[in-house]
Amino acid sequence: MNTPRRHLFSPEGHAAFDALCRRDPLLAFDFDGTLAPIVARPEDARISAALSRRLAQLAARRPLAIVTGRAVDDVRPRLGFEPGWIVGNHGAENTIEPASAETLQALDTLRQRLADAEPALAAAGVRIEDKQHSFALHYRLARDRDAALAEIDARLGTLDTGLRRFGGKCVVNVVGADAPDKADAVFSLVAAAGCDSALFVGDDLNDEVVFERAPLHWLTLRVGREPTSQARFFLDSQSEVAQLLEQLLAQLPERR
Ligand SMILES: O=P(O)(O)OC[C@H]1O[C@H](O[C@H]2O[C@H](CO)[C@@H](O)[C@H](O)[C@H]2O)[C@H](O)[C@@H](O)[C@@H]1O
Repeated sequence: MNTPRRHLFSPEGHAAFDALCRRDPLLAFDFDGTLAPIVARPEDARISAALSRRLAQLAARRPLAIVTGRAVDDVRPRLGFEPGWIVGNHGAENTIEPASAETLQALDTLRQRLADAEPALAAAGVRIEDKQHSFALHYRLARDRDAALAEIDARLGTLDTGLRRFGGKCVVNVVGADAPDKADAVFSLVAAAGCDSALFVGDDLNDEVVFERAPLHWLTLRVGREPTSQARFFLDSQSEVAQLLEQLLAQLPERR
């Protein structure tokens, strides 16, 4: 059987959760698919009022960060509360490490190429999201997703060495090759917040770098049962994320 066994709400999961709560953790969350359900159009993604309220309560008591593939200015108004930190563009949009001149140049060159290719991509049902520090080429709404992906491959061709691509949920992402990723972001935030560990919750390929690099005393959770995930435990839905937040509020002491 290929189904992951490690659900957070299991005896092993409860033990790991209790151990985290005895430490001084940063609380870090991905946005799409973790706090907000996946929807057909990125601009329609929202988090529930209940989830937002719980996050606001937690953010008032603990260091809390949103670490997302979206641009910071895009995600902020969707949250309904102000977290301590927002890191955008898969880690690339942060206040610690500005993008290199080489990356900005490579992104500009690709921007021009994508503008030229836009009619062909649109005809294949691909939508270009330019997030300044990265591009997302969405094909969720394509009639034929395989054909859309083939069109993306053809149009991206061989990428400039200053860029790298990776997949996601019906999307191809392109970021600067030397840009920090989400794992770099969470490590930096743990240090900036003076924490000794982290809880990180995510649901997608761009979150796997955090799961892979997390030290054993961190708690990493993947929303959705992806058998190949390196997250320590799984949650099944946004309502289980809400349950997790309730438990954090009940168990985490106020920070001294
Ligand atoms: O790191 P995240 O916060 O999970 O952001 C990842 C990407 O999320 C968005 O795209 C995804 O969610 C959309 C809304 O549910 C969905 O329509 C799309 O198919 C998904 O790929 C966002 O648009 C991207 O910019 C983020 O990189």
